[in-house]
Amino acid sequence: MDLVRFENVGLRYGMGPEVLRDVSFEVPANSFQFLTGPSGSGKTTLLRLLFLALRPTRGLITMFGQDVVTLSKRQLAESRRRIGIVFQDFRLLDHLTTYENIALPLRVQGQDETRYRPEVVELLHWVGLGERMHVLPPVLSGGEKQRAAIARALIVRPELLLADEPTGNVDPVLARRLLRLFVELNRSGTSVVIATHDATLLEQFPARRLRLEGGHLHIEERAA
Ligand SMILES: Nc1ncnc2c1ncn2[C@@H]1O[C@H](COP(=O)(O)OP(=O)(O)OP(=O)(O)O)[C@@H](O)[C@H]1O
Repeated sequence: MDLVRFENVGLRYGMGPEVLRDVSFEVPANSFQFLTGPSGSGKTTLLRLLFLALRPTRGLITMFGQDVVTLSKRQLAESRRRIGIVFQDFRLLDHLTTYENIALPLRVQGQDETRYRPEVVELLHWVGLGERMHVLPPVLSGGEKQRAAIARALIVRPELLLADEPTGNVDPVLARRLLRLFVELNRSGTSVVIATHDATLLEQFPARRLRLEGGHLHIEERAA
C-alpha cells in the first residue's frame, strides 16, 4: 500500500515561478527514502506538501488514500495526526521542560498523564535524553534539541515520519546515531522521509533517493 501518491504535482508561491514541476512519486508503507537536492531546490516545500501545510497548485496528491484537496478541516487534522515532522529549527517550547515538550502532543489530544508518562520516559531514554528530561530547551545542546524534536515527532507513533535536515546541526558521530534511530524506527513499521543534502549521511545508508533538481524529481532506487 502507498501512504502517499503525487501525480504531476506543481507548486508555486503566489505569482512566483513554479518551485516544483510535474512531480510524481509514491511513499510506500514501511519504506525509507532520502529527499535530496541542492539548496533551494524545493525539499522543504515538498515536505510542507507532505505535511499538508501547503496545497498543490496543480496535480493530484493522495494521502492515506484520500485526495488532499477534498479533505474537510477535521479530516485534515486526522491525517496530520498520522504524520510526525521534525522541523529544521526544532520548534521546541522554551518554557516547557524536555519531558513536557515531548508529552505535549499527547496532552493536546487530552490523554491522561498517568497513562502516557512511562511511554514518554521510555522514548526519552531511547533517544538518549533520559538525563535531560527535566531541563528547559535553552540549556540543551544542538544535538540534544535535535533528539528532543525527533522524540516529539515520534511520541504519537506516526505512520509517516518527515525530517528536514535532521543532522544539520550535529557532529558526524551523532549524525550516525540519529540515522540508526530512523532506521530502527523504519524497521518497526514507520515510513521515513529524510530531507538532506548531507552527502556523508546519504552514503551511510543505501536507501531510495528522491532527488530534486530544477523543480523536477528524479527517483534513484537502491537496494536497502
Ligand atoms: N513562503 C515562500 N514564499 C515564496 N517563495 C518561497 C517560500 N518558501 C520557499 N520559497 C522559494 O522556493 C524555492 C525552494 O525553497 P525550499 O525552502 O523548498 O528549498 P530547499 O531545497 O528546502 O532549500 P534548503 O536546502 O536551502 O533548505 C526557493 O527558491 C525559495 O526561495
